Amino acid sequence: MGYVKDRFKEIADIQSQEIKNLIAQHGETKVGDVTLAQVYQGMRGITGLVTETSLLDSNEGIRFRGFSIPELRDRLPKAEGGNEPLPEGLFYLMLTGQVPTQEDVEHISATWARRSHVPNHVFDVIESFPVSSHPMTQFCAAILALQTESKFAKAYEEGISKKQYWDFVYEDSMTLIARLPRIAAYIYRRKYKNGEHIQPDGMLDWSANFAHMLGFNDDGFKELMRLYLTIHADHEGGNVSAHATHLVGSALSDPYLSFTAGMTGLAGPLHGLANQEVIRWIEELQKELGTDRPTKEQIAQYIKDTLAAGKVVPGYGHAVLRKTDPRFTAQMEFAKKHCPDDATVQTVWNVYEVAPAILESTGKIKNPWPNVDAHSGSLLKHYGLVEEDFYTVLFGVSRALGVLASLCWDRALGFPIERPKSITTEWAKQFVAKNEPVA
Ligand SMILES: CC(=O)SCCNC(=O)CCNC(=O)[C@H](O)C(C)(C)COP(=O)(O)OP(=O)(O)OC[C@H]1O[C@@H](n2cnc3c(N)ncnc32)[C@H](O)[C@@H]1OP(=O)(O)O
Ligand SMILES: O=C([O-])CC(=O)C(=O)O
Repeated sequence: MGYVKDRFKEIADIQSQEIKNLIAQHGETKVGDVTLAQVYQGMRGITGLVTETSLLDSNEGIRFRGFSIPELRDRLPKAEGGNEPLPEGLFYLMLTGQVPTQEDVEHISATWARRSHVPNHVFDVIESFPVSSHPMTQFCAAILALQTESKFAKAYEEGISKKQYWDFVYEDSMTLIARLPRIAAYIYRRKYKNGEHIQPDGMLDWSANFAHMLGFNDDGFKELMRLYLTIHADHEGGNVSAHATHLVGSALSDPYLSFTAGMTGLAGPLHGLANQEVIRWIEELQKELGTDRPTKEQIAQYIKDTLAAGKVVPGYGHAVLRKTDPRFTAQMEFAKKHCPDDATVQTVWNVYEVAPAILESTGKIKNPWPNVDAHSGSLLKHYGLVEEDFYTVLFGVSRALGVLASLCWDRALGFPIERPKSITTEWAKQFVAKNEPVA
């Protein structure tokens, strides 16, 4: 895996010097003010992190190293005969900031295939769970079990220089990414396919091999996997899974420990688990009305009922985005090409037509538009991956690419332990009393 790693280090060294200069010359420059409301309300809008791999614009959506999703679909290398980008290429782009060649991508595919062997004790840990346990619980436990393989943890214990951290974190990240599809597929086949496991095929690209191990050999599904694993990979640094991985990594917990933290966050229904919730919500709607093609009027009523019951409409809203998520649009385009008549896909599109106006009319939801999770389940279901409890595991396999590329950057740039200041409400009351003039 020499040359990608060497290229990354060269680029990171240049960036590291630039950051040192930036801090030396402009370290006192203010990037924002913090209000008490922000402190209490999820730190929304506070700039407090550096994440090199991607940047989110609230109206335009995500850009990976400056490239939008349509640009990535155009410019990243494809599999032979395929039209969707290979996630290997996105990983290369996030890591180096450079658009990879076909050869770069093949090199990464081959490296991940070579490192994909999962030690038996990880399967034993999965097997120790009741089959009924949620796939995300099994996934998190399996990643933690894999921590026995951490080269970073071992090297740290033996005593390495700070300057070497990035090297071991890089190696652990590559190995972990290589093994995740096998672990995820094992959980899937164990839970839903009577434990009839499928061995990896080292000749396939990362996504196609994952599809193969899950038991889906349709070319359309492989294409969907390439798109899915690309668009879910990263969403700048403040989202729960990226931030948790970065935070835990800042204590020099190794990539396995750090990524487990990210995945336990992704398993929350306001974050990654929302893709499961969307399909459940649609299926309940279809069941309640006794049709798989509810009308827009029926959907509108169902949305109002959901809100009246004090629940969220899954797949809608976002902490940062204020327009339709381009990841939703990319999946919509894929569906228009591959499965425009699918009943669940059409229901997703009908929800998109009626939901924003209803959500907007509440006057409190800041973003009435769909996010990535509003569409993904309907596509998976179309190809026969109907077990919605599993969807967040797919999301997690993809998210590894972004958060682990970022973790390599964190260590290459020598970022310190993260430790913001917290306050008590008593402190806030006294601060306000001292600082605000009495009217
Ligand atoms: C990959 C991802 O993580 S994308 C997000 C996936 N999550 C979902 O789709 C779940 C549904 N959506 C939500 O719960 C929210 O929109 C979130 C969690 C994504 C963002 O939360 P916030 O930034 O706090 O949203 P916002 O500032 O608009 O919230 C204001 C109010 O609107 C509510 N609201 C926001 N979105 C929705 C929604 N889809 N349905 C109903 N109510 C909503 C909030 O719960 C909050 O209500 P409250 O004042 O009674 O507590
Ligand atoms: O950005 C966020 O907060 C949530 C999100 O869409 C993601 O992590 O993909």
